[in-house]
Amino acid sequence: MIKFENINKSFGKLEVLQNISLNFEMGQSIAILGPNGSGKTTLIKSLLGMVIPDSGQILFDGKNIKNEFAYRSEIGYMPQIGNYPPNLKIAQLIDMMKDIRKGKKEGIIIDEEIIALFKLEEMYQKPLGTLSGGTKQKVSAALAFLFDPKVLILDEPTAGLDPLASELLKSKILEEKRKGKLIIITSHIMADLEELSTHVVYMQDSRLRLFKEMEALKEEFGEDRLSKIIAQIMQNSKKKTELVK
Ligand SMILES: Nc1ncnc2c1ncn2[C@@H]1O[C@H](COP(=O)(O)OP(=O)(O)OP(=O)(O)O)[C@@H](O)[C@H]1O
Repeated sequence: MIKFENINKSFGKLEVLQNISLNFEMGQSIAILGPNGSGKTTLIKSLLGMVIPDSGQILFDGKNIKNEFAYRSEIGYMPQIGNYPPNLKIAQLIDMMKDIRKGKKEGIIIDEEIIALFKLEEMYQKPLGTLSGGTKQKVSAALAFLFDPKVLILDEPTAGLDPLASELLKSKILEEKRKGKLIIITSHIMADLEELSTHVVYMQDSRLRLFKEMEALKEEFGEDRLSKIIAQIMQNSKKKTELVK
């Protein structure tokens, strides 16, 4: 469904993605993890066309995404930090998104479950610039799920949410997973990833270090907790790097 083929990306002299190849299928729920600055967000942004790789290609449903836009309507994206026009009210933003979509396609499905779960209607008349970080996250989540996309890309979805909101969002993600959607999540909260994911991608120093099914990973390490497995992988990579030095 989504294929990264030998993706390379540098910002100036900094190599952020080095020869990344990955293949994701519908029904999978992919946890992308790795230390700060390892290239996770850049990988996601390259899939969304927000970052253009220097070389390699990305296929969505078998089609190269280069210079393509239509595929993006199949993706719901929740960014790490939502940047919205500060004077726009929540209601106006949501109506605007609906209007843009309606103009493009007949019979689209609108999923407002998140809006209801987070009781966003009560805050509909608040300008986006005045919202707390967590409420902005809730708006971002509402937009990501709004058009019932078949692929969901969630960049640190629960960061900044209170425990109740975090649980509500996770149950929604699990509901979408059960429908057979492809879900891609980055997070530093291992317990969340363990709960939500079927596969693990581990990146370090701009490279893909591991792509494995969660269960296979647990079996290989003889360990049930993802946090312990990742700590071991990080330690091993560090030792290897020190040996090279
Ligand atoms: N537009 C840009 N211009 C220059 N450097 C960038 C740009 N975007 C990202 N970088 C750099 O690329 C590296 C990878 O960043 P990225 O945001 O992909 O990491 P990440 O794995 O998502 O990190 P985190 O866990 O902190 O969110 C970082 O060193 C970052 O400073």
